[in-house]
Amino acid sequence: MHEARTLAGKIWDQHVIRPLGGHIDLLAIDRILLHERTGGVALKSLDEAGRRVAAPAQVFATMDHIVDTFPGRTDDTLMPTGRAFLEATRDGARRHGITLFDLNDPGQGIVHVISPEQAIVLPGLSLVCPDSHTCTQGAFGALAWGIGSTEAEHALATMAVRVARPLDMRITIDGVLSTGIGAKDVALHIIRHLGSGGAKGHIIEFTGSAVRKMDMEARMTLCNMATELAAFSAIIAPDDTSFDYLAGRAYAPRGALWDDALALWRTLATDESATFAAEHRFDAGDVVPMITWGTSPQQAIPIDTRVPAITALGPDDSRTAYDNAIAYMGVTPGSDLTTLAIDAAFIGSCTNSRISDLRRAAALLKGRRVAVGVKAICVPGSTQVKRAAEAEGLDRIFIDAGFEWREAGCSMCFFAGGESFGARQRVVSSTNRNFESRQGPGTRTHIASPETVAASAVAGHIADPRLLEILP
Ligand SMILES: CC(C)[C@H](C(=O)O)[C@@H](O)C(=O)O
Ligand code: SF4
Repeated sequence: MHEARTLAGKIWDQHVIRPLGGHIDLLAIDRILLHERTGGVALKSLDEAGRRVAAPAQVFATMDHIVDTFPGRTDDTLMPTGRAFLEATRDGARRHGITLFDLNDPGQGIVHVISPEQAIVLPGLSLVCPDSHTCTQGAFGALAWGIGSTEAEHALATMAVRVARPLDMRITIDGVLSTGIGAKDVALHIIRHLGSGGAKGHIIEFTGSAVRKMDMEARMTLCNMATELAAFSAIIAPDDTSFDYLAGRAYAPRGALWDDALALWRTLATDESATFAAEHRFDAGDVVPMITWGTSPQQAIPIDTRVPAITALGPDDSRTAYDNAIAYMGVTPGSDLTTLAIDAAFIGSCTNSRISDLRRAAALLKGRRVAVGVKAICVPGSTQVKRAAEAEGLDRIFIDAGFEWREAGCSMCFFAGGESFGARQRVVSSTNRNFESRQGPGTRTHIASPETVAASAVAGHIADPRLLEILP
């Protein structure tokens, strides 16, 4: 009789080439994803070391981080040295025979958005990318995690990485989400409770009836935010929702191969008696629209409550971190965030830029206008998402409401040395990080769901999307 194991543990064991002592294993890698910010660097140093990419058919690259998102974009970037990253990635991809989704390729987009939409990630695979939100792809039951550029160079040359085995954590979310509450709110609710270091060294398996009910896009949003808990990664056992999503996509197996894959994928689950190093439970019914008031994702509150006083510090908050966050964000302890006027609204990023995110925001924006003085931007996560949105008229809804409608990419999720919202500008953003200057020097970021971003854009102040009907 085998010892009961977790899903992550099983996939891990299947990929061990050799234990290296301690908790370190040499793991076989099935897919490597690259983007021009870190991938270009890895390819360049690989060349300088005279090494070759071992399995180019299993490596995919895209342009997302530095490429600009203005309509009619070219290789020119707002970041002064940006073009060199694009060129290094393009040259490296060509030299090594790697599939590249370049600027005008219909497959281009944010790396964690395009991989699932083309079924590059599949259940049971190991996948790495030199990017911290690679855990997004664990939503498909893959072992997917972020690595550094140097490790990526090694992975490209060997299809293997040395990695310390993470501990297992299970987060069970049962119950039913209220209308208008989504995976982003759930993620912020969890981070608020566990703290931004709450899953350090762990791979989180998300499970429970609320997770099973989520579509793949919501599951990706949930897994994406595991980085903000400092997790090694996140994973969700694949089920019919996952298989239906993957079927027929560009790199999904076909015919008899699909049937074989499916039979294997159906075995990918945690054994009933497996144990986890840590366990947490949440009730979906407790989740309301969440928004961050500070400079860490754990500094999140239900939108209908007040900025906490110093006496209500979160798990990883020090007095200094609290004071700095209050000062940087220009908020007052005990105040109601929904009284704060905003300067900008941003919908995009690997957290919330998929078609369902855009649909939910558009449903609130339809027939409404962004408040005067608010700069509102929507950046689809991929060219495919953008085209799908245009085919169903979502672009018109965004544009008619006063949003800019951009090309796909990371855009203002982070400040790539070019476009910025400006110092002390208050932004409600569907992204995942809110540390100081994340969206540009001095910019104040409030993270929330796409619905909350849309409602706030219309109201001109931070707004609870449940109350949109009664706003002036
Ligand atoms: C630039 C890249 C390495 C970085 C990451 O790893 O996460 C970026 O995607 C981010 O979100 O900060
Ligand atoms: S969208 Fe933002 S968080 Fe996601 S990969 Fe790009 S920069 Fe990182």
